[in-house]
Order: sequence, then C-alpha cells, then structure tokens
Amino acid sequence: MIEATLCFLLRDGSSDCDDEVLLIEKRRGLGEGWYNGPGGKLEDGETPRECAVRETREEVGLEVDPADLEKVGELSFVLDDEAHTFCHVFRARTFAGEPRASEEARPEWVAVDDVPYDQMWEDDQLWLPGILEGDTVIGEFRFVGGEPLDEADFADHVLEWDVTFPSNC
Ligand SMILES: Nc1nc2c([nH]c(=O)n2[C@H]2C[C@H](O)[C@@H](COP(=O)(O)OP(=O)(O)OP(=O)(O)O)O2)c(=O)[nH]1
Repeated sequence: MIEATLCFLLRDGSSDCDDEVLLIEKRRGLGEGWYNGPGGKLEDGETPRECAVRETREEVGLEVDPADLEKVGELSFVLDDEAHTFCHVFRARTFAGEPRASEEARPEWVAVDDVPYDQMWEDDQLWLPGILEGDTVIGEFRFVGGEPLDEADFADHVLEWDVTFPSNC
C-alpha cells in the first residue's frame, strides 16, 4: 500500500471575508491535470510530517516548519477491495517564501469558496470543504475498475468528522 501526504496552506484572503488555499495544478503523475494540495508519496525512512514539508518545498518552493503543520485528516483509498493509498492530510497557516511553479506543479491561491471541485478528485468535495473550514476527518473512499486509481470509478465512502489526532503524528 502507498503511504502519501497532502498539505493545505491557508492565508487571509485579499478581501476581508474568505481565506485562500494554495492549490496546485498537477503537471504529472497520479491526478495529472487536476487541482490538489501539494503532497506525494513518503520516501524511505520519512515520517508523514517530513514528507509533507519536503513535497511542499519541492512542488511549490515554500518552507513549512514541521511543528506548524496540523494533522487534520487520514484518508484511505481502496481500489477493487484492496487498500491502495493511505494519505495523511495536514493544514498550516504559517510558512515562508512565495509559491513558484515546478515541473510537478503550478501553484495558485484560490478563495476557499471557489475551490474548483469539478477539476479535482471526485471524493474531494466530500472532505476538503470541512478541512478548509477547520474540521478534522477520517475517511474511506472505495473505487472500482482497476489501475490507475485516477481512472477508476468512485463507488462509495464513509466519513468520521471531528477526530483528534496525536500532536506528534
Ligand atoms: N485530493 C486527493 N488526493 C489524492 C487522492 N488520491 C490520491 O492518491 N491522492 C494524492 C495522494 C498523493 O499526494 C498524490 C499522489 O502521489 P504522487 O503520485 O503525486 O506522488 P509523488 O509526488 O511522490 O510522485 P512522484 O514524484 O513519484 O511522481 O495524490 C484523492 O482522492 N484526492
């Protein structure tokens, strides 16, 4: 099973209402062409938190202190009844630098009310709004139809909200 991360960075919006979230348009790999948060697969010996910091640096050039990442979600993606990917989701409001594009990603600040869910993984509309509003979640999402995961059909899901994660995970 693949272990992966997602990292959603938030900032105050330019008007006085909405927060903005940093999304990437993914330029290669799983979910290519769709919007997502920075993130990717864990490397050997890496903790999820370290992975989220590294992927955010590599994909959009921003520095995040691991201690500023709040663990806010655990998502299990199941493909044809087999565990496919376990994804740790983090959120942060503190980071350094200006986002820049990379070979993997084109970054874009988006108002949280304007997140383009029609250009994202189909399951995201079920859990990402809650994450962007400050909630926490454990979710399981079942896909059918074979590899790759991003071409399989989304079948069903289970969500549990307001979960407490240990601060060191
Ligand atoms: N938002 C969202 N993200 C998902 C879903 N399923 C899924 O695997 N992801 C994420 C987890 C990972 O962050 C990412 C897939 O990892 P990746 O293939 O981009 O990993 P990577 O950047 O290490 O890849 P690479 O450098 O080896 O090409 O997609 C989903 O349903 N929704």
